Amino acid sequence: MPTVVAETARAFDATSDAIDDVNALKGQLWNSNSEFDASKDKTQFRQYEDACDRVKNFYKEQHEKQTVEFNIKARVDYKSKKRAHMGVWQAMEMLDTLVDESDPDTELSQIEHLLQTAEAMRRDGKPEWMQVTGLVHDLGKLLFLFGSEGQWDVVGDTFVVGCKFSEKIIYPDTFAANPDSADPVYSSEYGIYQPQCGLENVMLSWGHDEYLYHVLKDQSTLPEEALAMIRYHSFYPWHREGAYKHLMNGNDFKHLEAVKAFNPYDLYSKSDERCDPAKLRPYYEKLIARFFPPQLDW
Ligand SMILES: O[C@H]1[C@H](O)[C@@H](O)[C@H](O)[C@@H](O)[C@H]1O
Ligand SMILES: [Fe+2]
Ligand SMILES: [Fe+2]
Repeated sequence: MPTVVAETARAFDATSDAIDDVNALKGQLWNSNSEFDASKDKTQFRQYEDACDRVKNFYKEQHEKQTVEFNIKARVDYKSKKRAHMGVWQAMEMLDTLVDESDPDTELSQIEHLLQTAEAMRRDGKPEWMQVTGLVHDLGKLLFLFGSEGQWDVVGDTFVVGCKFSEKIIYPDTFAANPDSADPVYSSEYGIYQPQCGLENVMLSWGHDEYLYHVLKDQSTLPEEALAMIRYHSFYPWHREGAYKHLMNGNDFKHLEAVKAFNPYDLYSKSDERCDPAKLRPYYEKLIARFFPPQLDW
């Protein structure tokens, strides 16, 4: 073997040994960690008035910057770029470095949040397609590693842009600083939309939901309900607060049921016992193989 190749091969072996060591250590940590807050009841989640400055500052910035103009640009950018080519588990590992600034309820890594969501569904006997939807639902946060402007265009609750900002969105006063609030069309009840036009025809603020929906709609065999769960899971003003009825069509009422069924697993599993990715991986790799190709374009 030529020396350069032999050296590279040795370096590669050494690196993968080191990765195995780190994973083994992580496994021990996960096994020994039992400080989860099982006592947290449902009223203690999403307490935005009492949230820390990190969360408040996040939404202040997001609500100022998510304009129609930005949203059109983000969609053009999405279509004109190739970001990565990799499998689902690899994407989960890649996302693991992100700590979500918008989330008042967990500081766990994203891989753990994804596993907690899927595991809670599995415990309740939910179908495989739903478990795998829980497993991938936040992978859109990879946008943050693919050149987003910040976290404000990746995470957090979503809302409609192009018409009046709903009072049902958290921190509604912060929209005063969004230039669209001063636009006569964008600030009107229907804005650029028609009554009952259907949510698929409105622009939801750009972020991980919309991005992942576009990535998966042509690269998975997930059913329509699963794609709705992904696309609308952060749309709390709609699925929790009942806003935007005037833009919904018949299909959206069906989707609303699906998203409502998904939500408790996403939200309340945040206080569940921690998950060990290495232990759970074989089970989920099997599910992944049923619904996704080995590698996807992200
Ligand atoms: O802070 C969270 C987090 O970013 C979630 O991934 C998102 O789905 C929620 O809507 C949001 O409240
Ligand atoms: Fe999310
Ligand atoms: Fe989530």
